[in-house]
Amino acid sequence: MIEVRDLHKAFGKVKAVDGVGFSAADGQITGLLGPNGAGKTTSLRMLYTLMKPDRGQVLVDGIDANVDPAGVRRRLGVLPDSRGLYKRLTSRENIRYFGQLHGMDDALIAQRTEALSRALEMGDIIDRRTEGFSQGQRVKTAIARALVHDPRNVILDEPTNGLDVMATRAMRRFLLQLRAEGRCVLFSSHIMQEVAALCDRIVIIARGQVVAEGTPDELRAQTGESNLEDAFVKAIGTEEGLMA
Ligand SMILES: Nc1ncnc2c1ncn2[C@@H]1O[C@H](COP(=O)(O)OP(=O)(O)OP(=O)(O)O)[C@@H](O)[C@H]1O
Repeated sequence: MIEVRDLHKAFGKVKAVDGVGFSAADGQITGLLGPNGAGKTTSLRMLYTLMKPDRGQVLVDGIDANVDPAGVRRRLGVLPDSRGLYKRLTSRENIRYFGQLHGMDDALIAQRTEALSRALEMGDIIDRRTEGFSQGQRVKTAIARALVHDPRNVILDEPTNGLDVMATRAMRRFLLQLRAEGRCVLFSSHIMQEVAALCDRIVIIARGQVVAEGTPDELRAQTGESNLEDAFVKAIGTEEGLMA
């Protein structure tokens, strides 16, 4: 369970995040949808404790990120916007290294790696050095690495960025599996079809603020639009930056 209250972050004169608040429940996929520059990445960075908010509160499973950031990090698996891998290491070694950072023992790491490799269909890449990996192969490795410690809450920043249709479909299946396991899944996207296809709840963010929030049906009702795409455009006030 992730709760964000009244988050603020400015870079000089740019108010990147200007009072964002929302919650993401367990066993649901929550989508943070907004055009380029809306403040999605900045909100997520504060959420996973990479960046300190100017103001506001982040709670993960009731733990306050200001009070116990390490406790929050333990409960989160994060696919950040930059997927930097150690390119001299194989995929498996990248995953193992993260497991070791979390203090896991070798047997548990091996067991989790096996399960994630199967779920993400990584059999052909798991023992290859990541140098030269395709975008899809890099994302799979970065996700497996992020989930090695079996976190209840999973945050993914634009997880399908740069993926082809098949890889995108595989990613969707994987996110649905995380939901079926009862996890709290929160991801950001500027592609409304992506969010519409997957999310139980959608938080629409524009100019650093939440402009609408709810299930797809609630958003249609709030905006008076029967088509979800029109509802998004109406909530945001412009089509700019929202297309793939
Ligand atoms: N480190 C930074 N320094 C200065 N400005 C920043 C920084 N990070 C973000 N910004 C600015 O804050 C605003 C929000 O950016 P952010 O990356 O959070 O948007 P986003 O919704 O994730 O967009 P995108 O879909 O393009 O990734 C933008 O105007 C951006 O230029």
